[in-house]
Amino acid sequence: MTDAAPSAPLLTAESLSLERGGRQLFRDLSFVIEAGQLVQIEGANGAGKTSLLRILAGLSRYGFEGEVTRHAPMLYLGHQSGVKGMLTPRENLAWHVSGEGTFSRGAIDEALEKVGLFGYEDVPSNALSAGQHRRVNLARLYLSTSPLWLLDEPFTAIDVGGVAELEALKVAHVKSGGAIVLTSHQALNTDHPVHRLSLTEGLLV
Ligand SMILES: Nc1ncnc2c1ncn2[C@@H]1O[C@H](COP(=O)(O)OP(=O)(O)OP(=O)(O)O)[C@@H](O)[C@H]1O
Repeated sequence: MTDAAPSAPLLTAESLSLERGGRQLFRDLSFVIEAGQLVQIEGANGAGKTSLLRILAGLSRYGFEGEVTRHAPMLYLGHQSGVKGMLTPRENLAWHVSGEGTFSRGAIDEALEKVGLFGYEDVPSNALSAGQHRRVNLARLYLSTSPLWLLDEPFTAIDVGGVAELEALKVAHVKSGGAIVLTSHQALNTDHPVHRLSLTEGLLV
């Protein structure tokens, strides 16, 4: 997937500050995300986790102070679905991963199967449940060639079996030289060390 050596920096954040609606969400936040790290942004509802993740992904270009440098290709999955209802899961997935490379129909179907969508490949996505929409999005992770994953609440609407698979996939990704920064209100169920990213204290190792 990636040749990044453990401890190679994949993202550098320098002096990030953000104010929203007259409230300072974070101030002067600096950290480096390295290959091999699994990082969970922590904070209560409305604390600014999604806002920070979008800044790290380069999706918020204005309105904040500081600088983000990504040293490697990135995959960002927001918590809003992004799945087009008129397209089938196969079509949605093919469209979403087209920026990462050329994937055969077999590879697309295998990824859909891995997220439990076998038999749903050709169903219009507007006939799928919220959790199945989420799974179409998560199938992108199985095809990703990007070392840096930024995931906003990846477990939302996913059942217990799906969460366990996703945990295993994430650990495999970081062990093979990737890095993940995610938001989640759940504690991660993994033996792999999880670094906490506090909006007030920065990266806690
Ligand atoms: N586009 C926007 N314009 C103004 N304020 C916003 C905007 N987006 C978010 N906010 C505010 O910024 C604050 C942080 O929102 P954010 O979504 O980053 O929080 P969060 O920590 O991810 O919350 P949650 O855990 O509930 O998802 C909230 O108070 C929210 O109301």
